Amino acid sequence: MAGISRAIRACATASRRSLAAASAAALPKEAAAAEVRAAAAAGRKWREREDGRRVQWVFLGCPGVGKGTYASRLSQLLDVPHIATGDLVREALASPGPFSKQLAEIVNHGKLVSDEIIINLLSRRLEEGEEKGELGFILDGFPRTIRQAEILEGVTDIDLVINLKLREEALLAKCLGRRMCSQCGGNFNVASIDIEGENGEPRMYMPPLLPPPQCESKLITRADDIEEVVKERLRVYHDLSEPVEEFYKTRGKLLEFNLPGGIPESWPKLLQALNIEDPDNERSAAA
Ligand SMILES: Nc1ncnc2c1ncn2[C@@H]1O[C@H](COP(=O)(O)OP(=O)(O)O)[C@@H](O)[C@H]1O
Repeated sequence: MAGISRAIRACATASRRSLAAASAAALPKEAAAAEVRAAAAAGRKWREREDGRRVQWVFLGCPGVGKGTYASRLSQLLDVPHIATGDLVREALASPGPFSKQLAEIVNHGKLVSDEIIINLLSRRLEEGEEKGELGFILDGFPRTIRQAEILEGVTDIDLVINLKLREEALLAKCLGRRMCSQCGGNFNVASIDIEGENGEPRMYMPPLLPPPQCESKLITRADDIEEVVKERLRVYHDLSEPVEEFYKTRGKLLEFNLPGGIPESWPKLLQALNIEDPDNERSAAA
């Protein structure tokens, strides 16, 4: 993994030549999908690669779909860091100064920050990881534009891109129900989602993920999780980030996963789709 951070930075500032070269490596769509299926069917052991490097995965999906939750669980299981660019942005927002004011203006209106800013934040995070000896990663929230995807593709090998999908009706409620404990940093969700089955789709029930009593009085809501801003983020996702799904589909890296419900129902099915055995499946599904 050494050098990815520097390469990303260099690539972002350099001309777009290497980006075009990366796009030329696209596979035909059908071969691509078959390849992802074959990798999963072969029961590939994600933890063990001959070169010692660990997984380099990406999570895609609309705001509220649960990328953070599942990426974080998988990162623990696969022993790689979960790197969420949204968290990097929020850390930058929390530090005083004109830069954070400029960021807040963008983020709190549901817009994307510039590719340059996000690449700077991500390169810095990857550099720190390289110094600590990190051997892989699960990215969450990056890439979010075709340009970001081209830059990433030009500098390293992404093994797999998991595209989480959830019924549109549930997304807004999930974002509005999101809470974080200001003390321990735990993530919770107070929304109870119960969508009637219709048009051949089954009923969908997602129970709330409530905080333990010691966190109850310390819950905070993200400034960008208000209805107007969430709707704008969903719109921006459809416009700028959905094309990234297609980008990876044509390269044979996209695994689509429709979340069937809440964590207890979805987590074991996701592991199954990825051919990963959870040594402690029952306990972690209920947590
Ligand atoms: N890759 C990225 N490119 C541009 N902006 C980003 C990126 N990742 C995060 N951000 C900014 O941080 C905000 C929060 O990101 P995130 O926590 O991933 O939110 P979401 O719940 O919408 O997926 C985004 O709305 C955007 O302003």
